[in-house]
Amino acid sequence: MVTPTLLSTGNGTRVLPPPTSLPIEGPSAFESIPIIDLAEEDRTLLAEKIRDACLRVGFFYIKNHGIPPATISTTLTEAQRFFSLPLAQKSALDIRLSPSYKGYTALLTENTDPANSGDLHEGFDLGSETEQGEMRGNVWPPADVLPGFREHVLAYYEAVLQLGRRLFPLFALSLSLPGDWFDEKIQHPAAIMRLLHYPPQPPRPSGEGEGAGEEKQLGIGAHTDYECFTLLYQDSVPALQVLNAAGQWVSAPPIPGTFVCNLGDQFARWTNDVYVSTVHRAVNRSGRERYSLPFFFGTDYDVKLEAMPSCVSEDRPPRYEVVTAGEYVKGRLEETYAHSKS
Ligand SMILES: O=C(O)CCC(=O)C(=O)O
Ligand SMILES: [Fe+2]
Repeated sequence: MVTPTLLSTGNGTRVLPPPTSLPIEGPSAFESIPIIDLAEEDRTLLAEKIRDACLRVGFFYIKNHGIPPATISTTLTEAQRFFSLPLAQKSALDIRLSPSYKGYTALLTENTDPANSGDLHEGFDLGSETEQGEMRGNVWPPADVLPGFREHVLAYYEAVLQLGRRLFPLFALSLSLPGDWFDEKIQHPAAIMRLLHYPPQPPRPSGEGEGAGEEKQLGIGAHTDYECFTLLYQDSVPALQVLNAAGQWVSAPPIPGTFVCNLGDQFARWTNDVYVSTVHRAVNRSGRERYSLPFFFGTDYDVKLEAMPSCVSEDRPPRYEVVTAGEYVKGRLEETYAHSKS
């Protein structure tokens, strides 16, 4: 656990010392995922806890996030309704028909880990109705087929977008930057959300416990996320696993009322690898259908991914070539869908 000494600015505000002034040990052999309580009133303490989670784990649960339970449960119900539609109706919205990567992904179409043969989940992707420039272009099932779907899903999208906007200042403070450091970079945030459905996978053959050998079939293959951070809501079915530095898969089971927040590769770039974008996967061996709602929050697409000043030092020169957020995300999306387009 990193416990930096707080610096005083003289006017009563406390700021954290820059991360580069601390020994940066990188990802750790964590055995559980920390919980961050957004009701914590001391913002410096909150930022310090977030910093610790981001340095060691790259994942944390968020409680007291303020999103009404009904907004979440309605969206999970809409996900169930959508995925219960006949395949032909879902396929009419096939993501491969969309230049902006919006719409339906059938089972085994996506391949998150190139070492795999396809993921055992189906998904529905959407973005903002008003932002995102060239990546705009949602597709929807006809309103008479799923009345209320679009409205409910967009209400959830807006609620999680607001939560993401609340987190950026905390991330900035956790990196010894002014709380408004990201403000100009998230004017038109290119946030993408997904509805995901993981059918139950067959149980392991008897004699093979969890952790025995490698999983052959995955709900979603081992990967890191592309954006700054992901806010994931999972229903009550466990499946998410996070890879620690010792090479062990640590489970991140659902904790009622919480979101899981994990850092993506854009954040690793912003922070010059000071914060970790941790590999994770999902394996649904519960015997039940699982639904989850990941929301990927990035900066505006025209923003350059440049290492933050507090994360660069003589000993830690910039590690990445500078690209824009849009170039980066589009490159990663193309890779993910390449196998099913050929
Ligand atoms: O469904 C989950 O638990 C994880 C989803 C995920 O990792 C993703 O969509 O990037
Ligand atoms: Fe992910």
